[in-house]
Amino acid sequence: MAEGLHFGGIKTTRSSVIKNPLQLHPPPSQKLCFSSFVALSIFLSRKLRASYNSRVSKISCEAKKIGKLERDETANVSSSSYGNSLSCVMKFGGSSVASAERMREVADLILCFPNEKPVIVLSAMGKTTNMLLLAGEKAVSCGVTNVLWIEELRFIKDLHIRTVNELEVDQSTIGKHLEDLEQLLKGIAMIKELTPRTRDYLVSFGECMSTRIFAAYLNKKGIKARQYDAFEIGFITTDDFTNAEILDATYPAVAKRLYDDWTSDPAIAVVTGFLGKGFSTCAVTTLGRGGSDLTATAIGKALGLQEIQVWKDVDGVLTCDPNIHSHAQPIPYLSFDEAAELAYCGAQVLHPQSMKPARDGNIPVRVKNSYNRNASGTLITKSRDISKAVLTSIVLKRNVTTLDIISTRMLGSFGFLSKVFSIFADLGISVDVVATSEVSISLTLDPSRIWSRELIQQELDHLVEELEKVAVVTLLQRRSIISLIGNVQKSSLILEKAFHVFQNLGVNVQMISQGASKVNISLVVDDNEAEHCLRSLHKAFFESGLPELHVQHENQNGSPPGL
Ligand SMILES: Nc1ncnc2c1ncn2[C@@H]1O[C@H](COP(=O)(O)OP(=O)(O)O)[C@@H](O)[C@H]1O
Ligand SMILES: N[C@@H](CC(=O)OP(=O)(O)O)C(=O)O
Repeated sequence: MAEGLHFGGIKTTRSSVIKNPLQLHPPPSQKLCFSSFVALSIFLSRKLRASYNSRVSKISCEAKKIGKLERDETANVSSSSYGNSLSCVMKFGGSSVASAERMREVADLILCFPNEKPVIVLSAMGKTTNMLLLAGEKAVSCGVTNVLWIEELRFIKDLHIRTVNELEVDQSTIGKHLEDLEQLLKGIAMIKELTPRTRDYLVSFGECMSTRIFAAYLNKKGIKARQYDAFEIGFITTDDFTNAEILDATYPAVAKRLYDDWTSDPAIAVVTGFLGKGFSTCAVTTLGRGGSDLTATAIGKALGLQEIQVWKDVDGVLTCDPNIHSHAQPIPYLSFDEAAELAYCGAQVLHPQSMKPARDGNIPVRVKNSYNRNASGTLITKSRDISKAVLTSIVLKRNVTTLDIISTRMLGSFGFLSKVFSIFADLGISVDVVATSEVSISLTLDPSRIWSRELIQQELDHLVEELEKVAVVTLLQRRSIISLIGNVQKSSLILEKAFHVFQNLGVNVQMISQGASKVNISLVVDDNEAEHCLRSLHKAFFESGLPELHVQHENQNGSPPGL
């Protein structure tokens, strides 16, 4: 069974649960609205304590009303003074701001657009987030007295102090943060524990420092800039530490704060990417690895800006991961659906949820290379003409676990499927690719909603134990999902070509699934064959002179957009 070929649809479980809607902590700029909201909520909770569900629906209704009022206000805002001058958001990832030299170049790049006053979103410098996580893990077991010797802490301090010195900005810009970081690591060493909540607070130092340094540098150059911590300006999220979701109240709050500040004292906003504030805990949360892309699109939507620019270290979204195959080529145009699918399938280049605000606000996203400004990049819009396109991109997700679950026929087919998925829901485990028949299911487990957390063995054992109550279960590890993103209307052509490649390589495809999104076909192969497969597939689809990638995107007037 495990080696068989399964056909099916893709199912993903990505949901957020609002745990305590009565404890919404307002951003400062919304005190009036939210205090009435909270008062109303408390009143409701007393009156309706017996009925939790009805309480939740009334509160969300009230929140929508508040949101609407604020939205109307911001609608005027973005079409008037604010919108005229602030037309885009520019996000620079860690690779773009990895050093003082890079920060100088980014500042110059911003100055290349003298008519724009962009909102800037920054990630932490270079690999700072990874370093902070490693430092935290080491602190758990190294003992308080050894914290100062943690290599990663020393690296982070050196990098930031060197950057401040080279840019000739005041050391006090980040002095307090470096002290607090040291104290935090000592605290972790003392309690010998690193909870997800502390982890989020720990990594927040990266973005808090990069934005402070950059804003100080812009000011030093005579460009008036103002630094913002996203968690202080209304980025309200669920309390799912390490992978929080942005709540709707964020959009009016952020728009109001940035707008109010801009009108009273215009300055370029430099906002921390990746961070938010949990709505019931009020603690710092993070949006999942790579979450600064999402911060940027959320700001774009909040302010109704004309364009969202995401500046990376590659010439746009590419036909495959350039680290696996050096012949990866930039994709000139993508739809939001294609880009979202690509990200969900594991392409590191974009945060999986970052397309949603852009799609909701219908704001084009441009992916550009801060190391090669003249490259056209990738323009992501609502729709593009894919009638002549076949394949857009190939994405690889490694180290995946697959499960074959065959009913013991204790339950009918309907009962079987619902029982299996309720087990996953109860254990909070996300499912990625699914192929089903009446009495069997093959699926891959998404090892993480965030990319860093592996499903630990204990969790897997427990899952299998529960499933074995209704089924025979075979667990297979070290598998890879190869996702073919493209025009699924041409699935026969894609599959014919792909299977020709697999046959030539002598590779056995273990599962195949076509997503409901109509832009993705996923194939499961052994981990150790996956990279070779990807390279061969890329050669077959993209390196044999096929013209499909260069199909022009058409805007609503039918004319291609200017780049
Ligand atoms: N399909 C792809 N297209 C472009 N880049 C990709 C793709 N798949 C993986 N990558 C990797 O993603 C990196 C860019 O994403 P990321 O590291 O998040 O950038 P940044 O930190 O600048 O925001 C590239 O350097 C590249 O190695
Ligand atoms: N610094 C965070 C957030 C982020 O978006 O980073 P980057 O833009 O460098 O991928 C991370 O490393 O996950």
